[in-house]
Amino acid sequence: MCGILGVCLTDSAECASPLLAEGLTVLQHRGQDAAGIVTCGPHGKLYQRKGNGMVSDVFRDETLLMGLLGCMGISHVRYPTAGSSANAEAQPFYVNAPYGISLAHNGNLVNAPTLKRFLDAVEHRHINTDSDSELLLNIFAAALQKTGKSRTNADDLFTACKSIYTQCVGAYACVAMIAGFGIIAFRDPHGIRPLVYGRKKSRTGGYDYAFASESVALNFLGFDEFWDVLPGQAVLVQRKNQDEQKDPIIRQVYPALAYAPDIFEYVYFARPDSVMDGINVHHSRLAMGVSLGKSVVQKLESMGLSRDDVDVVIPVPDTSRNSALKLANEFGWTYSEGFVKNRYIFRTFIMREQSTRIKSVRRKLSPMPSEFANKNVLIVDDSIVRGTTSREIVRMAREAGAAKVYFASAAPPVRYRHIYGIDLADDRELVAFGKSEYEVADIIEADAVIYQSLPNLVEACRSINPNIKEFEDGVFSGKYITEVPKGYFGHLEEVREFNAHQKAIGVEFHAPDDIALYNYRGC
Ligand SMILES: O=P(O)(O)OC[C@H]1O[C@H](OP(=O)(O)OP(=O)(O)O)[C@H](O)[C@@H]1O
Ligand SMILES: NC(=O)CC[C@H](N)C(=O)O
Ligand SMILES: [Mg+2]
Repeated sequence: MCGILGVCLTDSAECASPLLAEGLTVLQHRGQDAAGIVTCGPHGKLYQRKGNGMVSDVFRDETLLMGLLGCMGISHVRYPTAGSSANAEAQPFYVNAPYGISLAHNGNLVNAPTLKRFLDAVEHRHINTDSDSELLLNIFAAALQKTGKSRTNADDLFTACKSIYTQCVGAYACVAMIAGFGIIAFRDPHGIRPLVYGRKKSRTGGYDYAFASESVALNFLGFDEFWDVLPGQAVLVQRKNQDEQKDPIIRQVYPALAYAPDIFEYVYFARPDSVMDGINVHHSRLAMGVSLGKSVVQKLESMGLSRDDVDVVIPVPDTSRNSALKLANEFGWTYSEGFVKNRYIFRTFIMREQSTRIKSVRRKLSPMPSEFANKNVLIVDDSIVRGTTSREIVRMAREAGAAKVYFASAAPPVRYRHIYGIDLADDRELVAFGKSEYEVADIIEADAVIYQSLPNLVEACRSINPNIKEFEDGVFSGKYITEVPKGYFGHLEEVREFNAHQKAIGVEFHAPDDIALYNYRGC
């Protein structure tokens, strides 16, 4: 899951890069592999810096931002889905023709092989990486190129945008910057991936605009009014002349299909202080805690036990905290932050290597024996995916002296691949793949596992905004909201094997640490 941002300031004397970098740090939880910023300065000149690493690695000091000139720009944090994690796939991507376009994408296209063939055979476009985002950008650029005009305009941009909707299948929330002209942001026809835009009064009058994957980034940057970009909608913010900005143009470029945001955003990905599609993420997690609590009580009863057989509820920090606290309060259980989190270890689920993930769980979380010794503990996590965290957690709880360890998940069993932006390409990696809850309990060595049901999860989110009738929930149901071309899963496997081979022979990750247009490396 990546994070994207776009900023267009009215005052051409102002610099967008500090906002783009600050905003990325707020979206860091969405991608820890790569970060990048492209800005547009005087005379439409672009400045770029991107590469593998956290935001604080790629933009180590302020001097690296000072070279990114201009009052307009876009930025990205990457959690790779397609392709590899090579530096060359760090975003934003850039094409010089037509008009100089940079693009940042959150999501994943499931018809990437078809698009690649089309761009090669029909449009004669050179694709330099295995990234689906580069394909999406080139589909847009090829459509714009067809206008044959030396300068673009709003209508042409919306028309070119439509060709993305007609050709690309999958999930996409994007910001694209056209040098010297403006930023266009758009979201796939189901609204699978999130995207908001906001405005704030500029110092010189008029409004500054920004786009972001999550509202928390806009709040942080002072963009206090914000709206969702709706499914199939594109929003264009144009710079006209210096110090003059037009109102944004909002256009339904493609008919909205079933509005179905990815439910995994509410379960795990998004920050709790974000609001997505009218759903306050924190509130949705509280509601998940209440319904999970009911399932726990039922499970205890089915085991011939009662509520009193649980001594303490312990969350797995960070994401499950909101649900766990609510669950404990609602059902009268003692709540304890029995695991202390090392704040210098980042999200483990989105790390690339399984061996790193396992090591990181132990480094990240340490149990306080006083909270576990001789107690029956109910550990609450937001989800059990590969089981990496849960198995280690259960072992740590027992090492700390727990008598019984029950494990509750605020999400249903993850049994299917995630194909819209989360790196879950192989269902054999999923601990619940083809397994019952009893088998999962055995594998993670818990005395019992209690899952949230899918209807209850959906209801928890809908209780916050009933207008969202459907969610993309393929990881739980195996039913995906878009068509999935035949052979796509085979393609994913080939890409994975190829990347593993490249890595084994030491080809991957050896690109220089920076691949800038102007090769800006700071001092
Ligand atoms: O079953 P697994 O494959 O281990 O994946 C599930 C775990 O991974 C995530 O935690 P993560 O450490 O990534 O992030 P968090 O600190 O936001 O909870 C998630 O919150 C679960 O704890
Ligand atoms: N997680 C994402 O949104 C990734 C975007 C894009 N598919 C990439 O691999 O870079
Ligand atoms: Mg976690």
